Formats: sequence, C-alpha cells, structure tokens
Amino acid sequence: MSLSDYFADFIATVEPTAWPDSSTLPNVSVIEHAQGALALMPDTPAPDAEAEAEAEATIISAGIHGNETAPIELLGELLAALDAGQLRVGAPVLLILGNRRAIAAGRRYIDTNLNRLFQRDTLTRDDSRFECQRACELMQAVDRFMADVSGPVLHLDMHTAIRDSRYPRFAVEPFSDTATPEFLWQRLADAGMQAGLSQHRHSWTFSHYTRHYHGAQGFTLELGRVAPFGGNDLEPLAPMLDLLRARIAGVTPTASRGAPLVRFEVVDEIMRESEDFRLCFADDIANFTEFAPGSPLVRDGACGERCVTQAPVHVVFPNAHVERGARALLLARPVAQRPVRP
Ligand SMILES: O=C(O)CCC(=O)N[C@@H](CCC(=O)O)C(=O)O
Ligand SMILES: [Zn+2]
Repeated sequence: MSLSDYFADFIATVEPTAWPDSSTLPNVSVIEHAQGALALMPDTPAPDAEAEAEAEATIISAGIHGNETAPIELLGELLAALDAGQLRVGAPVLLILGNRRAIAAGRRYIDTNLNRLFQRDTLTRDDSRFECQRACELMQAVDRFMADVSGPVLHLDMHTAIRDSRYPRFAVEPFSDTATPEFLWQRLADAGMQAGLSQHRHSWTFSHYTRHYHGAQGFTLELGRVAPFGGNDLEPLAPMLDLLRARIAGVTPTASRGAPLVRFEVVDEIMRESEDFRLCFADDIANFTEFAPGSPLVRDGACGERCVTQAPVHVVFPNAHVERGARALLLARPVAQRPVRP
C-alpha cells in the first residue's frame, strides 16, 4: 500500500485502516503510532541529519481543523514524492492527519475544537466526543514517537486562517519558558513565513503539546486563508514545501535567505463568556489589524464592553462564534526587532 492510499483511506473510511506490514519505502520502517499517524524511521540517517545543530526529527501535522485544506494538500505532495521515490527519508518523521471526520465533512470540527484539547490529565478516554478521542490518540502517537527518537525534535502543525491577514503566512509560537533559537525563526522566514506571534500563556494546542510536555520546538503555522480542496494557491507555499522536504530528507534546506519575520507577542486574550457576544468591528477585518486606545473590541452579555486600554493592539483570530469559554480573539503588540546583520 502506498502512503497516499493509506491516508486517502484514512479519510474516506469509517472502518479503522491498518498500515500493512510490508512497507513500500526501501530502508525505512513505517510504524503506525495511531490511525493517520505514521512514523517513517530510516535505517540509516542522512549524514546531515546527525550533523545539523538543529532538530533532526520532525513531526508534520495537517488537518487538525478539517476545513483547512492547503496543509492537507502539502502533505499530499510529500506523500506522492515519497511514494514515487523522489523524496528519500533521511531523518525520522511523524506524519499526521488530524481530524478525519471533519476533513471528510469539510468542517472545522465535529463536536469540539480539537486544537484546544492537548492537555494531559484533563482529558479522558471516557469523553465520547469525537475530538476528545482523537486528541488522546494523537497525544499517545506523539509520546510513542518521542520515545523512539533522540535529540531535539521540530513539530510543524500546519493550519490556514479563517480570514485574510496583513501577514498571510505566520507562525504561532506556543508559550514556553525556553526561547525559540534565532536560527529556527530564520528557517521559517526562509520558508516564506512573514510574521511570528509568541503566545503569552499555555494554550493547549497540538504544537504546544510537543513543546510543553516533550521540550520540542513547535509552531502552529498559518499558511494563508481557508479554502476548499482545489481552491488553494500553493505557489506561495513552495518554500514551505522545500523546508518540509528537507526535514524529511535530513538535509539542510537550500532556500534563499528570507526577510526576517515581523515579530509580535500576545499581550492579552478575550474569551467568549456568554451567548450574547459580538465583535465591535467588521467581521471581515484582516488578522493583525491595528486598533487605537479607546477602540471597542467586543461586547459580552456577561462582561460588558472591552476596549483597547493603553497602547494600540493588533487583533488576531477574532471569532465571535467560538464555543462559550473559548478564546474569541488575541491582542498582540510588535516585539522590538533585533538589528539585522549584513
Ligand atoms: O483563523 C482563525 O481564527 C483560526 C485559525 C486556526 O485554526 N488557528 C489556530 C491557532 C492555534 C494557536 O493559537 O497556536 C487555532 O485557532 O487553533
Ligand atoms: Zn486551524
């Protein structure tokens, strides 16, 4: 069975799909850590993969939100290249397709937002909601992969945003006590990312999981705007595809040096507290739109109106339709840029 067929079956079938014993990839062990989560472990790592100062193993995930199709198409490109022998596995990689039922239905989620559930001890297998079951499986898959690899790991969890953005491609850095090394930010810039947004507190997303519990480097990557399958412009994502290919091959990416990311940090977040909740600005504003002090942001039946207080803020991921108690928008401010060395 090819990798492409395996993942296509995984989305299409309601029955569990098992990875057959015989792998079609030469010199690579394929291990199914969960349905839709395959580890590719090379018998002999590429020389670069061991020499690199950066993380050698990679977790590549797509489809955590079912309607975010560009990342699924990128994963499809990687699978096709692996199947055709055009891409060799030179470093361990865990390939994950997240929310099978939501992908098949073309929806963000079925029962609840999968990307808020990656927290140990709060989630149990007894919670029958589809995404709760899936989060348990994916956490276990990551734990198993991490037990098999040595050295640092990079997790790239690929998404697309609901709305336009002043920076169409941006990386969200989960909260952590340890800083992301500068060379990794530059790797993302080389891969066509335009901005970086650092979280100010735990958010229990998938990339936060690998970072928080396993000390991996991890990012949520926003790769443009949500579109149906076939409606994505993959051209601006070509440098990202190059980075993913290089990670799998265990080689240093050859991409040209991209402009440094514009860096932001989250300073606050606003939760939806009641059913009676609305945004005080047009529903179609772009991510990173700036609001001046005094501007009203949201009106909530439980908490009243929230306005910008002191300095201007940039609004990211505003969404009045999230579940009650969930994050409805992030407020961010620019981080002073370090001088660029020639
Ligand atoms: O456009 C939106 O409002 C959401 C796009 C998306 O799914 N973003 C991720 C970001 C996760 C993070 O904060 O790291 C999400 O909301 O899960
Ligand atoms: Zn998403």
